[in-house]
Amino acid sequence: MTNTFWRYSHLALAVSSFLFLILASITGTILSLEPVIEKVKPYAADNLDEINLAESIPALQKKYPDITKISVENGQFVLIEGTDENDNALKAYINPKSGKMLGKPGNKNEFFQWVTTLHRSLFLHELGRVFIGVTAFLMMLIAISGIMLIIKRQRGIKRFLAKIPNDKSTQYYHTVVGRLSLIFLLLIAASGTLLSLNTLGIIKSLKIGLDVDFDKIKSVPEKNIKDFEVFKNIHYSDIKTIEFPFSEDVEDYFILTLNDREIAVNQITGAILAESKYPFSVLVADMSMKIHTGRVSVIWALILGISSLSILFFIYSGFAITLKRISKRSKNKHHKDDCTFILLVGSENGSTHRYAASVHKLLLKLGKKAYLTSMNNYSVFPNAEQLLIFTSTYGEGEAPENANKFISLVESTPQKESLNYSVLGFGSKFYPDFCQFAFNVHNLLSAKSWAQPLIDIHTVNDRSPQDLILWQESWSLKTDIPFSRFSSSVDDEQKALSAFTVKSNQGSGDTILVNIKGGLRTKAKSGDLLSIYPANDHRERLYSIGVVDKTIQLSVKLHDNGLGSGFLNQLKANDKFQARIVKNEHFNLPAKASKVIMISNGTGIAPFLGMIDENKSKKPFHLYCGFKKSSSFEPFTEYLNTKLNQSKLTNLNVAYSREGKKQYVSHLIELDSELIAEALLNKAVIMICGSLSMQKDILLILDKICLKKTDKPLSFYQSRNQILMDCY
Ligand SMILES: Cc1cc2nc3c(=O)[nH]c(=O)nc-3n(C[C@H](O)[C@H](O)[C@H](O)COP(=O)(O)O)c2cc1C
Repeated sequence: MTNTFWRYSHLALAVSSFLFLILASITGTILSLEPVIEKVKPYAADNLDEINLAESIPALQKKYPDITKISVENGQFVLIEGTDENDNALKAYINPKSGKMLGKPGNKNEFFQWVTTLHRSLFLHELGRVFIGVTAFLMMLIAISGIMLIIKRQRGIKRFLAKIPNDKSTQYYHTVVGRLSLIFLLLIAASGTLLSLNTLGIIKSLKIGLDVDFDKIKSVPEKNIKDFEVFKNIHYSDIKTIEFPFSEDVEDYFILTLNDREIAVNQITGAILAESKYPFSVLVADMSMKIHTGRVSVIWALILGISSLSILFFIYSGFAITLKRISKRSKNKHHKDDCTFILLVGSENGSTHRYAASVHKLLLKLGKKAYLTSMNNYSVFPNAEQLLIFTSTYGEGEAPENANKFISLVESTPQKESLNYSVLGFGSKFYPDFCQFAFNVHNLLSAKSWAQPLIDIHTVNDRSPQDLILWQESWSLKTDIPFSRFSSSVDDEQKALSAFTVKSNQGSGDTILVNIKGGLRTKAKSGDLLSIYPANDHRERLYSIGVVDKTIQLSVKLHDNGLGSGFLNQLKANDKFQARIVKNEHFNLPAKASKVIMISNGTGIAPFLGMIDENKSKKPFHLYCGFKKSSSFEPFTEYLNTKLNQSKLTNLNVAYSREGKKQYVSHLIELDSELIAEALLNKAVIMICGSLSMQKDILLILDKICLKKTDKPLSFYQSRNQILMDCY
């Protein structure tokens, strides 16, 4: 059954019973103290499981000649009744071994009696018992649905106690405390339900009386009580009551009410005259009573008390989680049909929604027509120019609840006009399917002719502000919409620039290769980004870099009137300019990959040049790159041939789109589909760098290869960091 089913059941049950649950929780907690308080009373007898009747009864009879009854209360108090040596009525707690009197029973504590009645029947007699019975039953269902939710969340019963990442959210504490107490709460609720069914007479648990055959009662061989075999084997811990024979007549006998049966014992011979085992229903009712009242032990009573108290925490935190979920339903200022920016959110617990809402607010503040809604409300957006998708991932790489119909909706409802999209995935690397649903969405849209990626998919691990900043910067760059100080959760880093010196700057066709060096403190890795502000204003431009021999290499395509490329193009050797390195850890060379397959087009080759040089251990590195013409590839030929000779590069495949076979790099991938599939199965990493349109083609082909040859979708590998992308 789905998460949604369990979640709604859990919530509906809690809502329908929370007032009674609050009452049951408070009274239950108070009542759990009763056995604890009793335990500290001085008349509790110890080691009842070591004292048998054969040794105890003769000693007691010596001290108290006329005993009528002995009862063991709550498994710890031995109450003797009869008359004492002065013919006075005797009713006292004793030590059953020595016979020493420990105390006299007093009146029951009135407060506990009052709370007990409130707990059992709300002072409403039969009707109250029904209410309490129903509450106990609902609590049982709440506990079961809670356990199911935890099993789903933990991906299986075996991982029930596995670590949960602490994001300090109310949900985290709700789940963690739940894990500790749900089993106990289930026991409390189930035993309470059974007790209610019993008291309401719905379950009948009748004891069958003793059937003594008086004709067969014998008075020989006469034995001393200390030699009664049956008494030797019965300890006080097994006993509820012992009724003593009324007279010395052989037809009067001992009646022992034990935990699991009743027996009649001949007072002269010690023979068992009759035995009646309790039916299962009586044993269950008895066990329920022990479990529910905590009378079995003080530790159990304390566990019950703490568990009862935790119900209050669950009610508080459960409603806080629900309110948070409800509060994320924001109102829109504009109708969806009028909006150019459509923000679609997949969020289960609200954090993704809060971020999307702050982007929405920013867009509205800037006078943009923006519309924010759940991914499940996807429809045709006639005026949309941009689809911004913010989504978390749940389950085993699945959609959050308000996005679970998105994929089928997109399949059935194409947009009428072409639009740009960008996907920002929220997730946690704690889970094996990191942001898998976001990757699914990105791949799905990549395959739609009406959807063009505006920027590459970005992911946010554990709400990392750095990850958010990376997305913001990329998105701002493409839209010219500044993200200044719009969200309290995101620090606007002080962007400290430092000086870089140009070592060389060569042009080849529409591409320039710029080699630069930073200061001593510059730390850069291939795959990181170089950020420049060409006009000394807010406009930032980012370039993927390769690092060879501590020299930073930029490969930049020249655009007519391009702000960044124009600026870099006019730089000459020894010129200095201000820039900064932006860490791009998700696109650095993965240290553990068994094999690396690099796919690029145009200037996307830049980071790979550095990574190939980094391949000191000569792992299999395959490079697939696409260029328009052989002249565009020319500047890299010599370098790559050297790396082939040094075995730092295993294999080089180049496609030219305007020459020879007129191939794209995607064709080369299609041709090597066998190698690609095998590599992925063997935990290789595929890195893609270049244009977003190339990425779109490659993702389609890779998805086909993965499904056909590995039986898994591409997103399976994406979420396991086997597909790394940095496209623009
Ligand atoms: C039960 C559960 C399952 C999750 N499963 C995944 C997962 O498979 N992959 C992932 O990247 N993150 C997973 N996460 C992490 C969430 O996606 C992440 O915390 C996200 O920021 C939550 O966003 P939200 O508050 O908008 O729902 C899971 C979190 C929970 C509580």
